[in-house]
Amino acid sequence: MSEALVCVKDFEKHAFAVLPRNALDYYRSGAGAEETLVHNRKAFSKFKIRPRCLRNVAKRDLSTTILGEKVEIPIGISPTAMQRMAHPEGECANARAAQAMGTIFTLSTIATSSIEEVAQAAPYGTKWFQLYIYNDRQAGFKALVLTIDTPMFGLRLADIRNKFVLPPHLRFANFSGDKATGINTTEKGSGLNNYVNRLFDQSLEWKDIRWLQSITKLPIILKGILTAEDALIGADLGVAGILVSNHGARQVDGTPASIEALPEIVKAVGDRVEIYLDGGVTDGTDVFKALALGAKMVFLGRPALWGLAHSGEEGVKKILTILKTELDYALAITGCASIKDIGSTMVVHEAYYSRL
Ligand SMILES: Cc1cc2nc3c(=O)[nH]c(=O)nc-3n(C[C@H](O)[C@H](O)[C@H](O)COP(=O)(O)O)c2cc1C
Ligand SMILES: CCCCCCC(=O)C(=O)O
Repeated sequence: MSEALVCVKDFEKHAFAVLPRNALDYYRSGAGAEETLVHNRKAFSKFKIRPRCLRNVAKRDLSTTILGEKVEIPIGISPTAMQRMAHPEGECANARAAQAMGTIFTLSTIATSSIEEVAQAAPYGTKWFQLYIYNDRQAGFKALVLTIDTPMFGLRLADIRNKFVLPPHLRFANFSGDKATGINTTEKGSGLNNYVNRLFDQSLEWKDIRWLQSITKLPIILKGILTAEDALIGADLGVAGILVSNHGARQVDGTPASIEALPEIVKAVGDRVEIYLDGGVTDGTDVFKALALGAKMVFLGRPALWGLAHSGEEGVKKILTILKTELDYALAITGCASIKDIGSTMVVHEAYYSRL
């Protein structure tokens, strides 16, 4: 592929052309018939931007504050498992890119690089650790992102067809024994479903958030909330943040797009906890819309993997730079000099215009 890659879609196309089938299908796919996967992206276009004019945008600032810490852009990296299938430096390259861009990197529990390797690769960047709780309850990052939408692994048909196994030179770097290599199963179907459904704790309940709070002083972010009801329970428990997410449409097909779920959650708890969003973000205008609807920051799953597959750290930096530039254009042209100028009336559902 020789022509210049200038948007996230270009990097996606490149990744589709170069990644081996087992890895590409794992990264790409959503649950079931993948209706929500398509919808996650399409739903952004149901929201329209109402630009304002003549508001002096000569100097612009894309930085914001997350959990009390400055980040240069409101676009971070969501946890995605097994990044060394995309590039030999996997999570380390991704974390270095986030550090270089002044933003947050979230390391998955199911990483193919260890916590120590990532800490060493990006010592100055803000790093969060995503937590899956195993059924035997095991565990220098700044926050814990507890994923609460995965009592079981979603039915991802391509992985089942492929009988997914982790390439034999890779392992889950934060584990030993069967938990590190138990994915290389010869059982029928997807090794992913077999692994998760055997080892993840399906008995987790809200009371377990109290348990987690009792064993860590780190702020806790709940990842995978799609309803006001769950957001309220989380806020009442005193969590620091809520990541509105349908897990990249990978858990159960038929959920709303993350951007559709965002407004009810902001309405329910927006002044009590920080709210973030991931799912389908591929353009700076998506970031703008999510921020106007009440998210403090957005996170990227697949787009960072497409960057990694292209050229490791450089590729992820390119992805983040593209989105940063697109957001900067959106800010300038809508009359916003900074993130806090993105007002809640600047984005409306398209129904607003059919009512006129
Ligand atoms: C390949 C892949 C692996 C993922 N692994 C994890 C994981 O280990 N932990 C987790 O909480 N979420 C995981 N997710 C979900 C992402 O954190 C995120 O919610 C989702 O990818 C956002 O959607 P996007 O890919 O459209 O940006 C994964 C997603 C993908 C695509
Ligand atoms: C073999 C373990 C897979 C863990 C789950 C990773 C994940 O969340 C995903 O969406 O895939």
